[in-house]
Amino acid sequence: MRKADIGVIIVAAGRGERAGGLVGGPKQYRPIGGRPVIAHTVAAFLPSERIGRIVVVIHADDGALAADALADHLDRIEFVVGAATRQASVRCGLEALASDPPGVVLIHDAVRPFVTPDLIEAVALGAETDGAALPVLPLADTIKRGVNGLVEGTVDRAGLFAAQTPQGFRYDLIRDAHARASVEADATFTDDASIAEWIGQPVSLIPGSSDNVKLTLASEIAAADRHLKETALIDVRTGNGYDVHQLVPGDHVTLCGVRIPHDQTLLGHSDADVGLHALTDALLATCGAGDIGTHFPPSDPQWRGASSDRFVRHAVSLVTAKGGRICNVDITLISEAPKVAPHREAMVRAIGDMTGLSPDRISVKATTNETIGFVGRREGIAAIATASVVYGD
Ligand SMILES: Nc1ccn([C@@H]2O[C@H](COP(=O)(O)OP(=O)(O)OP(=O)(O)O)[C@@H](O)[C@H]2O)c(=O)n1
Ligand SMILES: C[C@](O)(CO)[C@H](O)COP(=O)(O)O
Repeated sequence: MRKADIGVIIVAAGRGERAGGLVGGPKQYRPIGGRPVIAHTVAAFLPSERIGRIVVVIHADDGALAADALADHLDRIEFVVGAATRQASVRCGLEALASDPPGVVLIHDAVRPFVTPDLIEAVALGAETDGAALPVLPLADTIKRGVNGLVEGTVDRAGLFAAQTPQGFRYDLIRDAHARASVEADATFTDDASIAEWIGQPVSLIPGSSDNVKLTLASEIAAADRHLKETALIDVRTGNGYDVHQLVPGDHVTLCGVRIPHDQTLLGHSDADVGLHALTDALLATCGAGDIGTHFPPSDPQWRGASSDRFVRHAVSLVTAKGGRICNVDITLISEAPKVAPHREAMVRAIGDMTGLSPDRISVKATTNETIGFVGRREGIAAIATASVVYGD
């Protein structure tokens, strides 16, 4: 099979009547573990290099919801409007792929967010080899047939399986089967393997996964949300920053928010506080918010002589707005003179004021450069900073 010769159709045009319909929004867009159901589903298909086009079939009313839920992946997916039944929605997806047909197509429910790359790979391989492949789980419960609230009989469960998605097919085969079924079949099919069976195509059974549940009821969506929250990794992020400024003759330097009398001064557009500049970059780095120059361009006259605590306060507000809680910050000043130790406590207090952190979460350290290099020659002062931030609820 050619690279990227697998197409994917994710059907998401249903109204989720059994999950309470549109109250709370269509179920495929409701959040589980902080992200819409469909965002989890689509993400599972992205890592495979063999997957080319991904068509997401949506309801005509859901354009804005879908674009918002999948905003991070708009360059990888195509939206197509679906139809009144799952079968008809799948057909819309199949027709969308016809302009550049893949060798194999995987058809998946948007509301099966726990599908794994391994299962996707196994189904693709099965479809490639056998023409049609279906992931299944053997039934574990005793199966009863019932009528009017009474058991009518017990069904022998040997050889019975529950069908999952993704279901994989050679593209031409399933496109033709769907086209025929749409005009010739009396019944509506609830999955695509049934349509392949209907045209007489053998469908091979692939071991499914008990995690790959379909979120049908509101209680199942709530359980999925609880499961993801219970098993979520803590989202701890680390950022680092580095800055250096030149020393010229003068009467003070400002380091970590503290003015220190000295026979030199740091040259810069703002107050040239290398410690706070490095700290600003470290904080911004924890949420991919660029660097200090992105927010306070040196070309902008309004920052001339600015007190650098403004930069730190701005970075703190961006981190907080993105749901971040700063755990600790650590700054190392690399300076031959002035000595930092006598001012360390004042620096910690100043940074505590800017960040809201208690002193035990703020570290300010200093080292000389052993008289070598530009720091050792007292031509400049450098600073390195690290920040740790926890993101999430
Ligand atoms: N006309 C339809 C109906 C269903 N689907 C999709 O097919 C999958 C099948 O799951 P199901 O639980 O049956 O979804 P709904 O049809 O939305 O649910 P319900 O039957 O409870 O209304 C879902 O991703 C659903 O969005 C679709 O694309 N188009
Ligand atoms: C396609 C499917 O998910 C396989 O189990 C299932 O058939 C869809 O079921 P529904 O009848 O649309 O709920």
